[in-house]
Amino acid sequence: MQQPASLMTSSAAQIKEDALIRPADAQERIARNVREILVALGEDPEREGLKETPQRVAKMYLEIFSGLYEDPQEHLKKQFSADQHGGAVIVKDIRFQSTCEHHLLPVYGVAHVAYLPDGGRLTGLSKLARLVEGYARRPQLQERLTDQIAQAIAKILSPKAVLVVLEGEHMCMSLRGVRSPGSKTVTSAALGRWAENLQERQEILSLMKS
Ligand SMILES: Nc1nc2c(ncn2[C@@H]2O[C@H](COP(=O)(O)OP(=O)(O)OP(=O)(O)O)[C@@H](O)[C@H]2O)c(=O)[nH]1
Ligand SMILES: [Zn+2]
Repeated sequence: MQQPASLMTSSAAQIKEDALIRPADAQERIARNVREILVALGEDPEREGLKETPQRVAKMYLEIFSGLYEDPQEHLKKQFSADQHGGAVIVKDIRFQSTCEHHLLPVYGVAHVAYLPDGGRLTGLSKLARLVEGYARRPQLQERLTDQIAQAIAKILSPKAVLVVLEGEHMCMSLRGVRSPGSKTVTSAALGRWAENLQERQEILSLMKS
């Protein structure tokens, strides 16, 4: 495949893929600081309802940010060939939950992921959903999440083309700030042939919407 070109960012920087090593005391440090937030709010962190909250929140953060400690590309490395299948593979409506890195509030949405295999090299369909999840479970920007998914497929499967479309609802726009519930943010990244060939890209987009 030729040098990929992104729809969204023509100079998409190489995204760092290394998984972090989780600090051994991560849960304790988070819990300590959540307790401090409760105190700063004027709450009594010792009252019954709040007593276990710092530990609960710490465990929750480690769960929703578990993608920081894995390399999601690994999922795509399990591959097989498929008797000369020459058409596109599209997995649409992959539900994802992420966290906006500006406010640490949830982002809910769906991802539509498509690629055009080269020489029949395929990965399992569930691996595409695992890829989305691995990158979603981090403090994220929707644009970065979109690019990371597309670039991982391009790098590991070497397909002829990739198209990723994400639709997300950001709680930081619904619950606070501008308070615009229901608004959706749509981002896309097209690589390889679908970055150049608008007609083919349009066909894949309509299959994603069908
Ligand atoms: N481009 C982009 N922006 C995001 C994403 N998630 C949250 N934001 C935006 O990040 C921006 C942060 O803006 P700031 O002005 O620094 O923060 P703020 O005062 O809390 O902004 P408001 O949300 O407008 O109240 C907001 O406009 C959010 O809507 C994302 O995934 N991509
Ligand atoms: Zn936000």
